[in-house]
Amino acid sequence: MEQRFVMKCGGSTLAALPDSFFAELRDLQQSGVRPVIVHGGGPAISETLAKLGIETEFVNGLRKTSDAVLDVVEMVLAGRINKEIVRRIQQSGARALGLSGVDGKLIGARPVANSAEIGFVGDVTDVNAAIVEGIMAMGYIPVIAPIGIDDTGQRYNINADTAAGAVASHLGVERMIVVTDVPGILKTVDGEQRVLPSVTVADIEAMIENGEIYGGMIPKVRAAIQCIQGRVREVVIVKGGDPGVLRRAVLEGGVGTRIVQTEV
Ligand SMILES: Nc1ncnc2c1ncn2[C@@H]1O[C@H](COP(=O)(O)OP(=O)(O)O)[C@@H](O)[C@H]1O
Ligand SMILES: CC(=O)N[C@@H](CCC(=O)OP(=O)(O)O)C(=O)O
Repeated sequence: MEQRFVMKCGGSTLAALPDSFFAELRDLQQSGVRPVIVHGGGPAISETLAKLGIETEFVNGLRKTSDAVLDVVEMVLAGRINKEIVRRIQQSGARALGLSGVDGKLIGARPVANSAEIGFVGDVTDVNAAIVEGIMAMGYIPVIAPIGIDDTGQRYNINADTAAGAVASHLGVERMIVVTDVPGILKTVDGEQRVLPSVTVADIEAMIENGEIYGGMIPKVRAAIQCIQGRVREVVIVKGGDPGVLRRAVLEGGVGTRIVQTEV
């Protein structure tokens, strides 16, 4: 079976991704690997909200999303950021097609449990895998903005790590690659900060408990745990700007932090 992977590109690193990153993506696609991209854009959303004078606040890593904030989230993610990624992929010589989870009801969503407190933030209920597979079959790289929709037509802001994990699970891809601004999960050992080559679910739970994993890393590892409890074999967290990182993560290994069911 052909190799497919979902790649989550975090807003922390998008602007800094070099052309060589997109060239690697193109080369992988030309070698027969099928990538699917789900992207974030948290910093760009915050920047636009600030310009518009709309206050923004995070509760446990999720943005409080009023109707006014939701308009900006959709404008920035499904508009500016999504098209920027599509353009960069196209400039590399590969083909890309951008859409948000609203298009074709690609990402079904429902309000999160604490929606009374944080507003229109969604959990994923369903992913229309046939659309993603159809786009790949046409030779395009799907580029997905993490907005969800329910049966009434209500939109939801979905954390990009959560959305990427759900897309990976529903497609049943072999691997999810999380591209961010750190070279993996870091841990201080003997006073020195190191990248952990691999971690299990038990390691992660312990590191969240003792505060070694915090902030933006928490939704990544939570999404990873959900994924590997299904058909996804491994999740790899890598830094976007490092040369050769994508090729190594997909084809060779030995880069970033691998999150696996049990230590191998
Ligand atoms: N143990 C850890 N190892 C590495 N990074 C961590 C860890 N715990 C928390 N972090 C934080 O997670 C951040 C990545 O998450 P985030 O800023 O949300 O990125 P993105 O925009 O790519 O989703 C890192 O920059 C770092 O500050
Ligand atoms: C509910 C929620 O918090 N949604 C995120 C969606 C973007 C995102 O997750 O972007 P990064 O991957 O760059 O963090 C937000 O509004 O910022």
